[in-house]
Amino acid sequence: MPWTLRTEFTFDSAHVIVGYDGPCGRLHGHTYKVRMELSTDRLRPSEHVKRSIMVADFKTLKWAKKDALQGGLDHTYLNDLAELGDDTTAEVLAAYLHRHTLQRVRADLPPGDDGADLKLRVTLWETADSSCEYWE
Ligand SMILES: Nc1nc2c(c(=O)[nH]1)N=C([C@H](O)[C@H](O)COP(=O)(O)OP(=O)(O)OP(=O)(O)O)CN2
Ligand SMILES: [Zn+2]
Repeated sequence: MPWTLRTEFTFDSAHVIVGYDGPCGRLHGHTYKVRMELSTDRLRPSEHVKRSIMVADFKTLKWAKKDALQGGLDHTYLNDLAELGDDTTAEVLAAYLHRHTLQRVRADLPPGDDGADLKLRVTLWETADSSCEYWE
């Protein structure tokens, strides 16, 4: 794939891994760091520019850093997210970020473009030395 768009951001959230027999089974928080890498073999228009000059808008890839009241994950309690429930591991959250980011990228595509060539890789750091990657 000739282009890979890459962006990184952080968000702060609290969580509990329910049933975890240790400190992570108690309420605590992380400054999560996320790296989004979106690859494609052709450029496209976006919501803000109608010429085919982008893989996707960086803003679209960074939706999760927004405040919870604006649809993001910043200052949320992750266990409140119905799709995660009590399974708020880095693995489950990375897959959630992948699914929701691709949905947003696809929502920006022009009519008739199924985005089949778009490949997304999400890397999520829970702490400085512990991370999880998710891609399909
Ligand atoms: N496979 C996973 N293991 C653990 C996860 C996870 O999401 N997936 N999460 C946790 C806890 O949420 C914990 O907050 C983070 O774990 P850890 O990297 O162990 O964090 P610490 O900095 O507290 O680790 P040290 O022991 O101080 O190095 C646990 N496991
Ligand atoms: Zn944790």
